[in-house]
Amino acid sequence: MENVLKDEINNAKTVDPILKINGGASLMGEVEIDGAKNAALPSIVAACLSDDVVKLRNVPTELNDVKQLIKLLIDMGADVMVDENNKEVTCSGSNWHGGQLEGEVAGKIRHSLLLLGLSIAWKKDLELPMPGGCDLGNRKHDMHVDALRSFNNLVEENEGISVQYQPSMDNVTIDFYYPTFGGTLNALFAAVKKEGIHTFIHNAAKNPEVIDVIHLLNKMGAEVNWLDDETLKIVGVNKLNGVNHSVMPDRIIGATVVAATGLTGGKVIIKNFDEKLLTSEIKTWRDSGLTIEQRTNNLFIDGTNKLKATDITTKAYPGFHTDIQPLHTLLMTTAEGESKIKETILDGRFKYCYELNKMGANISVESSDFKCVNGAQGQIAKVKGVEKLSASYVKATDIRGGAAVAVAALAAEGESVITNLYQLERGYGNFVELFTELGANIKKVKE
Ligand SMILES: CC(=O)N[C@H]1[C@@H](OP(=O)(O)OP(=O)(O)OC[C@H]2O[C@@H](n3ccc(=O)[nH]c3=O)[C@H](O)[C@@H]2O)O[C@H](CO)[C@@H](O)[C@@H]1O
Ligand SMILES: C=C(OP(=O)(O)O)C(=O)O
Repeated sequence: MENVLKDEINNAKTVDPILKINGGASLMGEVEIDGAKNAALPSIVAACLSDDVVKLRNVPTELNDVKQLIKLLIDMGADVMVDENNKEVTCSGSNWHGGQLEGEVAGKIRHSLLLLGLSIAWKKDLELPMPGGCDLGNRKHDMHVDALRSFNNLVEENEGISVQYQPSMDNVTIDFYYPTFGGTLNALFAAVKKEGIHTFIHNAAKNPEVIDVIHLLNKMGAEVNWLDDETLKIVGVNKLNGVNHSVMPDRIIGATVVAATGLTGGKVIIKNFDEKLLTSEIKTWRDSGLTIEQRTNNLFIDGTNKLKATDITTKAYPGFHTDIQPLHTLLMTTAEGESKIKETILDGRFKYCYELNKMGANISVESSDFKCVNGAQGQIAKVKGVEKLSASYVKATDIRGGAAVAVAALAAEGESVITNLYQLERGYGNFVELFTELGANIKKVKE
C-alpha cells in the first residue's frame, strides 16, 4: 500500500472507527438476518399511534437511526422502552403532546418526517426541522406536504416543516405522482385514526416494508385495505389497540449477503428468508448466472459460477430496488462483459462508484437523457467487468454505497480499510459479526 494511504489510515484511526478487512476468502456457512431498519422505524412510529402498549420484536435496536427516532418520540411525549438484549421495543403514544422537535437529532434521519402524520393523528401540532438521511441527491417531501394538507391541516415549509391540526369531516383522496415510500406512510398515519373518515391513497407504495406496517396497523385495529393493486382505502377508527408484532427481516441485508457470496465465489445459506422479498433482484442475479434456491424456509446461494454482465433499471417496488443497486453494480465489476445500471429514483446514488474504482473496478458514470423521480438529470453507470478487485483505502459514502465497498473488500485480496463507518452502520448494526460468521477476516478498529 502506498505511503500516502498509510498516513491517511493513521490519521483516520485517531478520529473515527474504521473497518479493516483482509479479503479474498470465499464466504461459507449459514446466517440469519436481523429485522429491517426500513420496516422497524415506521413500525415504531405506527406503534405510537396506540393508546395501549404495542410490543415490537426483532427490532434492530443497535442502529443509530432507531435510537435517534426513539429519542424524538420520547421528547414529544410518547412512552417508548427499549430492551436491547431481546431486541424489543414497547410503545404507547397516549401522552403525545407534539411541539418542536430537536434539530440536531431530527436532521440526522429521514424518518423524522413520519412524526408529522403521527402528530396529526393525535390532533397535535408539530414543528420539524429539515429531515436528514443518506445524501443521495434531492430527497424531496412535496408529496408528504400535499398529503397532509389533503386532511385540511395547515402545513408550512420554511427552514423545516410545521403542521397544525385542523378538524375536518370530509373524506380524503390522495393521488401520488410516484409511489413514495415515506409519503404513503405519512398519509396512512394521518388517516387511520380519523374516525369515520374514508381516505383513498392512489399510487401507494407497496414495498414489503409498507405491507409489514399495514399488517401491524390492522392488527392494532386499523381498517386499511387494498381496493386494487395501487389504491389503499382507509376507514378511520377512534382508537388503536396494544398488540405484539415481529418486524420482517431486512431484505437489503439479505441482498448484501447474496452479493457477497456471489462476489467471493462462496456458498451460503440465509436462514428463514423468503426469496419473495427479493423477487426482482433474484431474477436478475439468476440471469447473471448466480445459483439461488429456496430450500423450505432457507435461501441457498452458490456463487461459484463466473457471472455475466446484466443491465438493470431501478424502479419502485416490485422493480429493482434502488437501495440494492450499489450491490448489483458491485457484482457486475467482476462479471464478464459490460453492464448498464440506470438509476431512476435518486440522482446522487453513484458516489460509491468512485470508491470501487479505487479498488480496480472499471465504472464510468454518465449523464443521460432521462430525469429521476426527484426531477434531477438521470445517470447511467457503465461497468466493464475486470478480472479481480484489489484492496484499498475507501470511504462509506452512504449506507448502501458503504455496504458495496465493504463487500468489495471481502473479495479483494489484501487489507482494505473502510472509513466513514457511521454511514454503513446506519443500516448494518452487525456487519462485522454477520460476515465473521461466514468466515470473513474483518475487524472494527476503534482507537
Ligand atoms: C427509510 C427508508 O425506507 N428509506 C427508503 C425510502 O426513502 P424515501 O421515503 O425518502 O423514498 P421515497 O419513495 O419517498 O422517494 C423516492 C423518490 O421520490 C422523490 N420524492 C419523494 C417524496 C416526495 O414528496 N417527493 C419526491 O419527489 C424522492 O426525492 C426520491 O427521488 O425509499 C427510498 C427509495 O426507495 C430508499 O432509498 C430509502 O432507503
Ligand atoms: C437510504 C436509506 O435510508 P434513509 O432513507 O434512512 O436515508 C437506506 O436505508 O438505504
